[in-house]
Amino acid sequence: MTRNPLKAEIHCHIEGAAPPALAAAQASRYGVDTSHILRDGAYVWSDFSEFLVCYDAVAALFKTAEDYALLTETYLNELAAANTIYSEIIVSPDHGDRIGLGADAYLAGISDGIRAAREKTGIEARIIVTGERHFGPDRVISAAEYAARAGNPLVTGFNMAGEERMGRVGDYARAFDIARDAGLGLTIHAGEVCGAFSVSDALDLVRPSRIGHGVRAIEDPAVVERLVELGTVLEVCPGSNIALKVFPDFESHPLKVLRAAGVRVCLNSDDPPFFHTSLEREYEIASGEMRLSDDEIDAMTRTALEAAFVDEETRARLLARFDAARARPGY
Ligand SMILES: Nc1ncnc2[nH]cnc12
Ligand SMILES: [Zn+2]
Repeated sequence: MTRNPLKAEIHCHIEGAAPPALAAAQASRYGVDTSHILRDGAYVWSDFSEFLVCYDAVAALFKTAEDYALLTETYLNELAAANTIYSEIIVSPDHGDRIGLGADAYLAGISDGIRAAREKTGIEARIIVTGERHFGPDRVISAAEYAARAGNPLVTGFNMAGEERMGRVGDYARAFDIARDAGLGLTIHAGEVCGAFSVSDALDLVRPSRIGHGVRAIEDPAVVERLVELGTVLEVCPGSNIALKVFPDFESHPLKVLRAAGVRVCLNSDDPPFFHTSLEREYEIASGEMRLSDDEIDAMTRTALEAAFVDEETRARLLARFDAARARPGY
C-alpha cells in the first residue's frame, strides 16, 4: 500500500486553485466567454506572460464574497481529503478591487471559506496578502497598507507575486517595510523567472524568512550558501516550475540538490490546475520522480509547519499533530 503522509503547504494562490469546472460554471453564471482561456476542461496559456493573463481572467470570474467563499472552501476541503493539516492561501486585494467587489468583501469571503472548511475537516489555514508586481510599486504598497490595517486574524503574511521581470526588488522594498512594521510574516516570489540575482536582491532588500520558489539560486553557489546561513525557507513548487519551463524536467529540478546543500525547503502546489498538479501530486513527484525518501519528505512537511506564519500555540498544535501521526504504527 502506498503511504498517504500528512501534508502542509504554504504557497498556493487562491484564484490559481480554481478547478476548471468551477471556473466554467462561474463563466456560464455570469455570461462570460472563456474560449480564450479555457479549452477541453483545461486552462490555456503557453508561457509565463500568458499564464499571468489567463490567471487574471480566471480571477475575474469570481465576483462576490460568496464566490470566494465557495472557491476557498472547495480548495481546502480537497486538501483536507488528501491528508493536509495546514495551508497558506495567497490572496490579492487588487483582484477584489478590479472586479468591483472591494478588498474587504473579497477577504471576508475567503475568511468564510476558511472557517467553513475548518469546521468540516479540521484543516487550519491562514491568508497571505500579496501585491502583484506587474501592477507596479504603488499598487504593491497599497496592498501592504491594506494588509497592515486589515485587522483580520487570519491575515498573517505579506508576499509579492506577478511578473518578476518588472522593475527591481528595491522598487518594492517600501511595501515590505510596511508589512514588517505591522508584524506580518514576509515572503516574496524570487528566483523563479529571474536568476540568482533576484534571490540575493530579495535577501538584501526584503529580508524575508521565506522565498516563493527561489530555486534559481542554484545558479550561484554563493547565494545557495547565503540561504543556508540565513535559514531562509524556499517554498518550492516543482510541478509549477516544470509547467512554466523554469527547468526542462524533474530530473534536472534542483530541489534535491538544494536540500542536500542544507537549504530549508518544502513542497507546494502554486496554482495547481493551471499546472496540472495538486499538493498530493507534488508529494508523489517528490517520492517518485525525485526519489526522496519518506523521512526526507516528512522533513519538508515539518519545515513548512516550522516556517508557517502562525502564532506559536498553533504551530505547537500542528507539530504535535504531525509528530503523533508519524509515531503511529504503519505510518
Ligand atoms: N508562479 C507564479 N509566479 C508569479 N506570480 C504568480 N501568480 C500566480 N502564480 C504565480
Ligand atoms: Zn506563486
